[in-house]
Amino acid sequence: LRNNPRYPPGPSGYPLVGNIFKFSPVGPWTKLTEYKEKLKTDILFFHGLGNSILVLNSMEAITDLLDKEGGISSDRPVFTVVGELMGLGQARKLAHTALGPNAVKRYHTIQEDLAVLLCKSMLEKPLDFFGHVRLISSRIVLAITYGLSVDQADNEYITDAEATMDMVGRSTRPGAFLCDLIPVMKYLPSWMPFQQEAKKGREMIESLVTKPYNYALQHMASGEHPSLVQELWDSTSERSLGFQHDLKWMTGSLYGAAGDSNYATILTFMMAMAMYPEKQRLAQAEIDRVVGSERMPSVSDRASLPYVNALIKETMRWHPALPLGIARSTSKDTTYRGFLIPKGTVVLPNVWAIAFDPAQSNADEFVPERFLAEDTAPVDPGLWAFGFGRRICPGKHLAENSVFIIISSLLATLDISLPPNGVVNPEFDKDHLVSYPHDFKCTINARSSTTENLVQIRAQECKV
Ligand code: HEM
Repeated sequence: LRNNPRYPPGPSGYPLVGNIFKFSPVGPWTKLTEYKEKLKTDILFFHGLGNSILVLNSMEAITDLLDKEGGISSDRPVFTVVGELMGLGQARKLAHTALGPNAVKRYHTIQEDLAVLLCKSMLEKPLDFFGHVRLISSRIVLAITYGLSVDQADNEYITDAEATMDMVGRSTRPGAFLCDLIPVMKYLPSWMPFQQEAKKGREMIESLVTKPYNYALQHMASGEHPSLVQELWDSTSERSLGFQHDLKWMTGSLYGAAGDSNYATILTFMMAMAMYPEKQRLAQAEIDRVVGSERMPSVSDRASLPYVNALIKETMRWHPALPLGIARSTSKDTTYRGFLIPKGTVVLPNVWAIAFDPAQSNADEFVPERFLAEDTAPVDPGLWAFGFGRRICPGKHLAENSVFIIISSLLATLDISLPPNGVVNPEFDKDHLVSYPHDFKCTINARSSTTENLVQIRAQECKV
């Protein structure tokens, strides 16, 4: 097969350079979804100059290659800049155990407290809602991972992380790795700044993972700031340099990976609420019925709020935070449906194609009810938004609880509506790995004086 390869289908290319340049580096997910219809195939192959990319455009192809064939498709491409941050290395198992479905129960209170503080900030400074969402997304993971309590969006832990993750997001977006992949490009003069950026990027990442880790180590003795770092440190007496290195980078990866997708999901929810007030009212009515107005929602209400859950699924479907997941690469040659997939192929699960399956009517509209329809419900984003197989997101359970408690607390206490000019344009970033809403405005008010009082009183009880 190698001598006479039959590659999976893809757009037509040119002699020598193949079709790799047909892979658009900016916001490629919609184009890749169009190819699915145009070429009538759910697997697309791009190749040229010794490199190859395989795009998986259906749940079936994704499950076959990233789950069942996980033994050969669970590497990540080597990102020149990001290196170790995109993987958990030896410590992956540790991360999955530490953040498993039962283990995350002990974080409910932190998540509930931080959701209340978010509502309070929204009421006090509604115009700064982007900053508030940014702050809570970082706060949850900093508190849990490092026992670090920060209360300002301009705290250095948050601003450093933002600058670093902006760089990481650009360096790992689909297409950015073309310059990693096509070695000759690195020698072209236009790539020179990239080389300098790579060095600076590595320094930023080193500092991102080291600073909060050292904080956690320094505060362990006092016992006042329990953290994941401390728990894993205490779990063994064999603390070799290798163990310490893995622990530092594993927790750093959690810190790096956690904030952006949460940020994107909550902002997408707020945008949808401003645009679809009637859906907001239905979710609020359910919360009023089930939770009442005497208390804030808690994580344990999750199973009793079917409409709110459908609304969260629709948020994740309407605009997936990671439209192309996080790239994988194959560790050896393999065949799929009779086609050769060469070793080192970058594999991209295009979950956008699942979210926008043509079988769904009005896929551009925000309709939570589609997830309540028994026969025609789309595939649950819980099955595709967090990745697949052995590289599935270790933060999934924590993240699902965070997203639930933030969204239900906001719904319970605030009305989100259109800005004074009456317009929200649903526009999203296409230039990073995580795709979040572009700057937009909305109006935020307390639902009533009762909900306002509830937030103020409950905020005084917060221990974070
Ligand atoms: C709404 C929130 C989130 C979404 C949508 C999300 C989604 C994803 C996806 C799609 C992947 C790639 C999985 C694959 O290759 O199959 C991933 C990986 C990862 N996520 Fe998340 N994630 C979220 C929140 C979090 C949180 C809260 C944490 C940490 C506490 C986290 C930590 C990680 C790490 C460390 C990886 C890399 C795993 C590996 O390479 O083995 N994520 N996430």
